[in-house]
Amino acid sequence: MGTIGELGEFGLIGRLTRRLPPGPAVRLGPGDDAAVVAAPDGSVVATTDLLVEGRHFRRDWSGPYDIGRKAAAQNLADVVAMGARPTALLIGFAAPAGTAAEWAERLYDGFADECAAAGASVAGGDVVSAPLITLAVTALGDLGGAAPLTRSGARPGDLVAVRGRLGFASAGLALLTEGRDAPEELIAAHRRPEPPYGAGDEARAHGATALLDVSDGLVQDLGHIAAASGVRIEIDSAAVPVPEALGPDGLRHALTGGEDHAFAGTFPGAVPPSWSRIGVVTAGSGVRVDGREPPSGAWDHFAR
Ligand SMILES: Nc1ncnc2c1ncn2[C@@H]1O[C@H](COP(=O)(O)OP(=O)(O)O)[C@@H](O)[C@H]1O
Ligand SMILES: Cc1ncc(C[n+]2csc(CCOP(=O)(O)OP(=O)(O)O)c2C)c(N)n1
Ligand SMILES: [Mg+2]
Ligand SMILES: [Mg+2]
Ligand SMILES: [Mg+2]
Repeated sequence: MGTIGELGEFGLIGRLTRRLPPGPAVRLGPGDDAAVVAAPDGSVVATTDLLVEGRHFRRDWSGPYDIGRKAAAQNLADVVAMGARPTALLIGFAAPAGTAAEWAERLYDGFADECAAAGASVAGGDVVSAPLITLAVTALGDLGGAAPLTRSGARPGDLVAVRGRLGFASAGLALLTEGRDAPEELIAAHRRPEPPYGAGDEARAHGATALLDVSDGLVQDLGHIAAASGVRIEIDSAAVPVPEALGPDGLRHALTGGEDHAFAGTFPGAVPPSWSRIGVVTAGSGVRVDGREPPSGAWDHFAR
């Protein structure tokens, strides 16, 4: 039957979730940035992203405070990507017994500060010992009675727009990997994303038809909107914001680099102020950049 490595990240998710029966309280199940679960007086948005030492961060590249902020941000961004307001985080924290207590405390300062930036707080968690530091974070959110902004509502004629940085974390990671002297701005972006948490409200106020956070790479993540909505997304590379600071490979980083947790959405009319319009939705399937097959290179946990 082969290995999960042969299936790849999304092949594996497909094989696993196919085995799950629908739940009576699950209004929106696997497939979007977060689930929506019925609650006595409305619903709760819920999402979980796991971070593992050596895969998502290295302790020689990032300090505990930034790792806490990053782990929180990655999860809070998935709540905002549903058009919801983050409310609470639950944190599973696994670490070797030899970890300095102060390291763990600084990690939690990072969690607390990132939650505060998004209007949420930490509601609980769990601790276990493990050979590698592992952070299993669950974020909850509130839709305030509104419908979620899913990945499946994009329609031909909509405009595609992004809010937040693209390519920064990827450029910073490349520099760290190569061991080169790097601009502090890019290294800082790898260590700590800064998702623009107001983007969910902005998108909703402008009638967004689809929304997600860019965690694996713009092209790959827009591919999820294209697939879920049954449309094609056409990107104009000249419209993608690529600041000089990203260096000579800037466009590649912006198109394929993840972990900045920018927000990408589709809009039936004008895009919100401070968003960049980067393309259009058409009939068809997949993502095109300047009319061509886009560059590959987005993140897949099992493809490397
Ligand atoms: N192990 C799993 N079991 C069930 N559902 C999963 C699992 N892993 C991922 N999913 C679901 O697949 C979808 C895509 O996950 P993912 O790519 O991690 O989303 P995101 O990039 O927004 O964090 C999500 O709806 C998520 O809940
Ligand atoms: C040490 C190290 N190596 C590689 C990376 C790059 N990296 C790790 S996970 C990831 C993609 C996003 O993480 P994922 O767990 O897929 O989050 P999700 O898409 O589920 O939100 C990237 C680009 C990193 N951040 N740190
Ligand atoms: Mg997401
Ligand atoms: Mg995830
Ligand atoms: Mg995520």
